[in-house]
Amino acid sequence: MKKPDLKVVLLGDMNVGKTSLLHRYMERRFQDTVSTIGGAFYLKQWGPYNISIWDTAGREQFHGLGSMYCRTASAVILTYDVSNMQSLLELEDRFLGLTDTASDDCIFAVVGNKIDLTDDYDSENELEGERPRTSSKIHRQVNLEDAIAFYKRIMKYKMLDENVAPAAEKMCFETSAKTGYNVDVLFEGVFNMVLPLIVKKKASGREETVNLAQSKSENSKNRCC
Ligand SMILES: Nc1nc2c(ncn2[C@@H]2O[C@H](COP(=O)(O)OP(=O)(O)OP(=O)(O)O)[C@@H](O)[C@H]2O)c(=O)[nH]1
Ligand SMILES: [Mg+2]
Repeated sequence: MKKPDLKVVLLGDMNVGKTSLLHRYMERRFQDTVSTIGGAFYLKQWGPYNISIWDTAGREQFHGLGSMYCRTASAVILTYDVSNMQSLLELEDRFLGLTDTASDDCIFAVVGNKIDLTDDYDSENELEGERPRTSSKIHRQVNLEDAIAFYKRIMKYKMLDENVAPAAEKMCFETSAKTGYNVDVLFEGVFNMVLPLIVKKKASGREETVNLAQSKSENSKNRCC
């Protein structure tokens, strides 16, 4: 198996739908899940590149593993449930700190899942995505504005210049793993944003191999004379 060129990590509280989002995107279906233990990854071929997408466990008992999964990550998808304000608050309280081990140029997406459950889903989005077949609707607890405000606090926490970092409006998504709404838009939007990072890494990687070759010949030059 070819070594992944980049790593994308899904973080978020238990039950927000991280595994379901990955199933929907990678296997094109919404299926029963069990609570994730530790972490698991999928490999996604994206153009000539390989991207590993890591699904992590939201349960408290696996919390410590999060920073390990985030190590060298180029993108972190911070996921909450739009019907559960606490799941957004957890992202800031419990998960954001785990991303300290990610790459310096890591990008962040904030994703509100389970939009199909909310009573405003149909009206706003009926022309896009598949319409849900849920009968009982609940009132959303988290608005997109709350996610945008949280994204801006991430930029502050990372000491990134808001004018340089990707705009909050571009990096906050509302999805439904159940209907598939916005799931491809999310993952492919993130892949396209990390692509330049792959090119940059490879270019710098190429310099290293050239340097190594040069230094070797220099060494042998040094050794022989
Ligand atoms: N209605 C609805 N239910 C969803 C959606 N996404 C996930 N679920 C349900 O929410 C529950 C939890 O989904 P998971 O994907 O296992 O959640 P998770 O974030 O991976 O949870 P952990 O692995 O414990 O961290 C399951 O019953 C899913 O079927 C969605 O978009 N809409
Ligand atoms: Mg899971």
